Amino acid sequence: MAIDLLRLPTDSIVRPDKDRFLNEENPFEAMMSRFDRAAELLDLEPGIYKILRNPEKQLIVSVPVMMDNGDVEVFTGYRVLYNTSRGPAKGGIRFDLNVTLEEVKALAAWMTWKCAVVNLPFGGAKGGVICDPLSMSVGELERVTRRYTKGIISLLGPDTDVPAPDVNTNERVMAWLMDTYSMHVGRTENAVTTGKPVEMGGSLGRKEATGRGCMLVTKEALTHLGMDLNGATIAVQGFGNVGSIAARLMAQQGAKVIGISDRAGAFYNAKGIDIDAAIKHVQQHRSLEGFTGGDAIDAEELLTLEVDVLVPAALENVITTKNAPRIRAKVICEGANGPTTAAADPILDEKGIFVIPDILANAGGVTVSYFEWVQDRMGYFWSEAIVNERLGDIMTRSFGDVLQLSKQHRVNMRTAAYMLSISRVATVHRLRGIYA
Ligand SMILES: NC(=O)C1=CN([C@@H]2O[C@H](COP(=O)(O)OP(=O)(O)OC[C@H]3O[C@@H](n4cnc5c(N)ncnc54)[C@H](O)[C@@H]3O)[C@@H](O)[C@H]2O)C=CC1
Ligand SMILES: O=C(O)CCC(=O)C(=O)O
Repeated sequence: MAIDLLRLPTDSIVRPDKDRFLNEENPFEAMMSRFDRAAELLDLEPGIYKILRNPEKQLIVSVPVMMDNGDVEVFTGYRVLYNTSRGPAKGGIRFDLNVTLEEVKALAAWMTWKCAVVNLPFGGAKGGVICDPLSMSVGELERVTRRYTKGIISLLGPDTDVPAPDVNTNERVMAWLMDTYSMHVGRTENAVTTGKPVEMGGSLGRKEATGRGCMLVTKEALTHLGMDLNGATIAVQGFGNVGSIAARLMAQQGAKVIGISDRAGAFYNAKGIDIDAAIKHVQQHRSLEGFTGGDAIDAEELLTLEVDVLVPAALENVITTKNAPRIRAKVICEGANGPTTAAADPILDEKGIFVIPDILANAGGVTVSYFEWVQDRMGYFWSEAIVNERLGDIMTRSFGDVLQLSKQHRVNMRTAAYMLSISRVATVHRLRGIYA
C-alpha cells in the first residue's frame, strides 16, 4: 500500500460540539472553537487534530521575591510551549494580576497560528506572571523578572524558546531576562529573547512593529473594501505599545483618530485627537488620566463609536455577545490577542463587519522579532528602512494570502487565517512524522 506522506491514516475523530460555548470568556475555549471550525473545513485527519489540540509543555513556577519592605512574596509564573514543529517556540511574557494558565495556553496557541500565518520558522509559546507591575518598584520588577527567568530557564534558548515583551513588560524586562540567561550559560547570548534595547542586540523598528503591522493590514482591508485610510475615522482601545503606535501611524497616514482609551479612561474628540500629545501625556503620567485633548467618555462607549475602524489593542474578551450587536465600526483590526469572544464572531459577521483577526493583524511584532533573532544570530544589523520594508512585504503578502483563502472557501478572515496556519503546521507534522 502506498503511504500518502501528506495524510496520516488514523482512528476516528471526536469533535466537541462546535456551537457549545461552555464559558464565553475562557480564552482557551475561544481559541479552540475557532481551531475546530477550521480543522473541520480542512478535513484535518484525527491524529494531527488531536496533536494540535494539546500544548506540548506547560511549566508552572513559584517566583519567590524579596520586596522592598523586606517581606517575601511568592508569585506564580507560567510558560507554555504550544507547538514547536516549525521551529523554536516564540512568544511574549505578560505581567498582570489576571494571568491564568488557561489564558497563557490560549496565547501560546495563538502564537503558533500567528507565526504560521506569516510563515515564520517558529513555533508558539507564551508566559506570564501573576503580579501587579504597576504597583511595584523597578527593583521589585527586576527581581521578579530574574527569578521567573531562572524558573523557566530549562526551556529557554535561541534554538528552543525565545520570549519577547507583552502586556506590562518591555525592553527593560527583556534586558534583565537576557542578562539572567547569559549569566546562567556563561556567555552573552542576545538571541535568547527579542524586543531588547537596540544597544544590546535589539532590532530597529521592533518597538513600533506591532502597531505598524496593524496600520499596514488596516490599509489593505480598507483598500479591499473600496475605502481609504486617509480620512478614515478610528477608535483605539488600549494606549500601550500596540495601541499608541497603531494610532500614531494611522494618523500619519491621514486617518482621524476620534477615540482612545486605556485602563484609566476613554476620550473622544470629533475633530481628531492629537496622538503625539496623548503619547507625551502617557510618558509623563504613566496613563491617560487627566488627558485634556478630548472629552472623557464611558469606556464601553468607545467600543461602539461610529467609526470606520475599531482597533481593540488592550486585552481579551472586550467584544462579546453583550456589546457586539452595538458595534458600529466597518472594520475591526484586532491589535490585541483574543479581543473578540468566539460567540461574538457570528454577530459581527451578520453585521457585515470586516474583522482582521488577531493572528494576522498583530503579527507585525513577532515578524520583527524574527528579524531581531536573525540579526542577533548573524551579528549583523539592518537599517530601520530595511526592517520596515521587509515587514511591509510580509504583512501585505500575508493579508493577501488570507483574503484569497477567505474568498475561495467563502469564510470570514478569521477562519481563513486559522485554515492557513493550521494547514502549515499540520503539513510539517505530516512531513516530520507524528512524534515531531
Ligand atoms: N507588544 C507586542 O509586541 C504585542 C502585543 N500584542 C497584544 O496587544 C495587546 C496590548 O499589548 P501591549 O500594547 O504590548 O501592552 P501594554 O502593556 O503596552 O499596553 C496595554 C494597554 O492596554 C490598556 N488597558 C488595560 N486594560 C484596559 C481596559 N480595560 N480598557 C482599556 N484599556 C486597557 C493599558 O492601560 C495599556 O494602555 C495585548 O493583547 C498583547 O498580547 C500582540 C502582539 C504583539
Ligand atoms: O515578538 C514576539 O516574539 C511575540 C510577541 C507576542 O507576544 C505576540 O505576538 O502576542
